[in-house]
Amino acid sequence: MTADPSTPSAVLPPPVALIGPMAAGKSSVGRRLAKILSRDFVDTDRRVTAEHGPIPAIFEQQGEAVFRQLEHEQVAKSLLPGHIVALGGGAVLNEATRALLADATVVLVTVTESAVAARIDNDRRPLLAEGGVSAWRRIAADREPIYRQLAHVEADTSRRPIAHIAEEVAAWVLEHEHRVAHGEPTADRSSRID
Ligand SMILES: Nc1ncnc2c1ncn2[C@@H]1O[C@H](COP(=O)(O)OP(=O)(O)OP(=O)(O)O)[C@@H](O)[C@H]1O
Ligand SMILES: O=C(O)C1=C[C@@H](O)[C@@H](O)[C@H](O)C1
Ligand SMILES: [Mg+2]
Repeated sequence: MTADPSTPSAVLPPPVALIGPMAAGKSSVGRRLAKILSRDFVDTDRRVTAEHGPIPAIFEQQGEAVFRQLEHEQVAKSLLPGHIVALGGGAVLNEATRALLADATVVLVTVTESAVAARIDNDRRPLLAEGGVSAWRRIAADREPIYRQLAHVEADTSRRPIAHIAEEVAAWVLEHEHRVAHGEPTADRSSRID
């Protein structure tokens, strides 16, 4: 039987989405993961910025709700079979975005509070502009149940270089896709890489 070239998505794996708190390493791990797996990479924060300008200006001039809608539009355009997509930290707050993630392999990228402190010094993220690490802690804790509900696996970036973490996530993704493709049971949602 020959493959039908008009339905390429039939042979491509589901999109891989990276979610998680601000500065956890979604973009860094995602970019590396895409290289390892030879897949296309999209960073939705970058797409929003490219189309609508800097994120702090969107928050300031139009408010968070408008940003969430613009972000959702970029997630919807990016979550395609065969793609690796790093979402913004708060993208999962949007119900329509959460619904899209039901068809993706979802990697929760995490970081400890002590490791994140150095990463959010002089931060450009509008939600951390005032409160620094304590704002990060509060926002991460508020969102944690949503992240956990959506994730198939968690990868923590606090202790090891991105390259190592991305290699392990890549191996996990290939194994997961193999199981799904063969109708085998997948690992439970508390799988962890760190
Ligand atoms: N394992 C790691 N070791 C050291 N630094 C790291 C590690 N992972 C990420 N970083 C650094 O942390 C910073 C934030 O990473 P990154 O931008 O990938 O996070 P993010 O989750 O995409 O954040 P955002 O909320 O902006 O989308 C970057 O400067 C990155 O180089
Ligand atoms: O966690 C958040 O709410 C955000 C995270 C960043 O990735 C950006 O999407 C923006 O700064 C908002
Ligand atoms: Mg990012």
